[in-house]
Amino acid sequence: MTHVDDGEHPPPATPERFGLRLHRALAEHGPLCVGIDPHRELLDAWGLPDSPDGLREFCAIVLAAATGRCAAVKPQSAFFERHGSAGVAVLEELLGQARRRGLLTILDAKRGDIGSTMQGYAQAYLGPGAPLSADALTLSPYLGYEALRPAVDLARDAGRGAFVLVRTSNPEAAQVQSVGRPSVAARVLAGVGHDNRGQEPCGDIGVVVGATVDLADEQLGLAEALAPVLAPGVGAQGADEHDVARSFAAVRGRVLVPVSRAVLGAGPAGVEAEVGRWAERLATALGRD
Ligand SMILES: O=C(O)c1cc(=O)[nH]c(=O)n1[C@@H]1O[C@H](COP(=O)(O)O)[C@@H](O)[C@H]1O
Repeated sequence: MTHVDDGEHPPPATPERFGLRLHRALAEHGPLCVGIDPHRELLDAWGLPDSPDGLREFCAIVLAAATGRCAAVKPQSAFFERHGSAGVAVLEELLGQARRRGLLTILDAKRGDIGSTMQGYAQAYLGPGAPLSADALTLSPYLGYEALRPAVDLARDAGRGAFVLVRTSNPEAAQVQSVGRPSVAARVLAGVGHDNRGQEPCGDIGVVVGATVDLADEQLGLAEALAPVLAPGVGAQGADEHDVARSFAAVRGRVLVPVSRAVLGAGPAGVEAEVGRWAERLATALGRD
């Protein structure tokens, strides 16, 4: 639709790129991203009911602990979907509240499909004004990187981003992702790098590369792809801040480290201090810019 400049209604401002917003948040707060994964045992350990009300209370405490102490939060959609539409409503509230508190939101739903269905997921999670819209969405490229095109394009038009699975933190990942020369992971990374061309210092399309992965074997050109890197696996999955510093030295300033169980395990009384401790540990290990 062509915009008619009538002097009263200015044209809609072009949204600032996600990569730039993320880069600024990382410079200000360091690499910690608090993972919001309210699984049943955790709610129980927090003394909360395994219900939408329990979720809501959990999210309120975690958001208060994260605000001003980290760059982003990453809610895991599965733990909200478990509770049906009432749980999804809590996720919707959480995304809005996090945004209003100045936290970037990365919705972890690992979507990936074809054509009009991928377009539907993109509109649901990245569309401006969509109830479940986040700043970025995790995407699974196993129907082909190009199948993600509707999400990549909508994210960029809307000032949002995506994190595409490249080499995940789980032990089974190598069965698929490390196969071939160049590997599947390297081919996905090449697609991301192509989409980030010219987007110095940080592209809008990120990659997921586990902090548990021995990158010496993987031959991934992370620095050239300009991709922000979501590096899970710290804490409960065995990696620590020194692994992150060693593996991602070449992309310092673009690394976001989601920590979920290791932070949330501190319980409602300890979570705020634990967020602060992990923020400090990671910022110190990776060095401040
Ligand atoms: O996309 C992710 O965040 C993700 C990718 C990956 O390679 N490994 C991984 O554990 N995750 C997510 O990170 C969360 C687990 O974080 P921890 O509790 O810190 O281990 C879950 O929500 C996982 O889905």
